[in-house]
Amino acid sequence: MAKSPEVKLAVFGRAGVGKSALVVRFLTRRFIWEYDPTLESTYRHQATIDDEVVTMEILDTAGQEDTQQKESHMRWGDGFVIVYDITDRGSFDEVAPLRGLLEEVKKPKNVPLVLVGNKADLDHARQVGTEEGERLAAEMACAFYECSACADEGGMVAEAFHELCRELRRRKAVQGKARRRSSTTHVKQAINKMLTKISS
Ligand SMILES: Nc1nc2c(ncn2[C@@H]2O[C@H](COP(=O)(O)OP(=O)(O)OP(=O)(O)O)[C@@H](O)[C@H]2O)c(=O)[nH]1
Repeated sequence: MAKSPEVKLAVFGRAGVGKSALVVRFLTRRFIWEYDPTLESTYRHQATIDDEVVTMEILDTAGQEDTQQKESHMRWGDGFVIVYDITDRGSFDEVAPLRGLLEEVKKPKNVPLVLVGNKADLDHARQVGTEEGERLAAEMACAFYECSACADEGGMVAEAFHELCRELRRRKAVQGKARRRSSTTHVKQAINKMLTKISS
């Protein structure tokens, strides 16, 4: 049986936006109220996404980590979830700098990314409009999900992680095609060189 693709996903965002709660909701479909804010944790998880089994390693970073730790976690990851809290404009303002750091650390540009606006259950305390999240996601050319780790009726949390895995799969397919195209070109060039030698 073909080995399932393995992807490393890292979750970033300001302290308190709900990174741990989102990861636990995705892994266990449960919501747990309190976590150790200084704790970074890595989890392994398998999911079937569009009939393909995908093995994920998910890194739930601690919001308080310094830039050096962020950079090392960014080097580790293949795909990224950036989370903000819809009731905390400061956490939304931190998304663009986080993405900028990602682009600096991971060359080439346009890193596989999903933007999540969490705590949608707290609409009465909302500070960031849905359309602002949609606009920022369009600027970053990534998928956008407003959800709630606390009340995840529609399974949007899982959908956000699955869509990131789909994006990684799409990138891999494009890279594979490019590699095949370039190796075919090299073979053609070698054959032409050989035929030129024989005919001369
Ligand atoms: N109402 C509501 N509260 C949430 C939601 N997600 C997380 N919380 C609460 O927000 C607080 C922070 O959640 P965490 O998951 O610890 O946030 P974090 O981003 O991991 O925080 P750090 O570990 O400090 O980076 C906790 O009190 C959670 O119970 C949500 O969707 N709705």
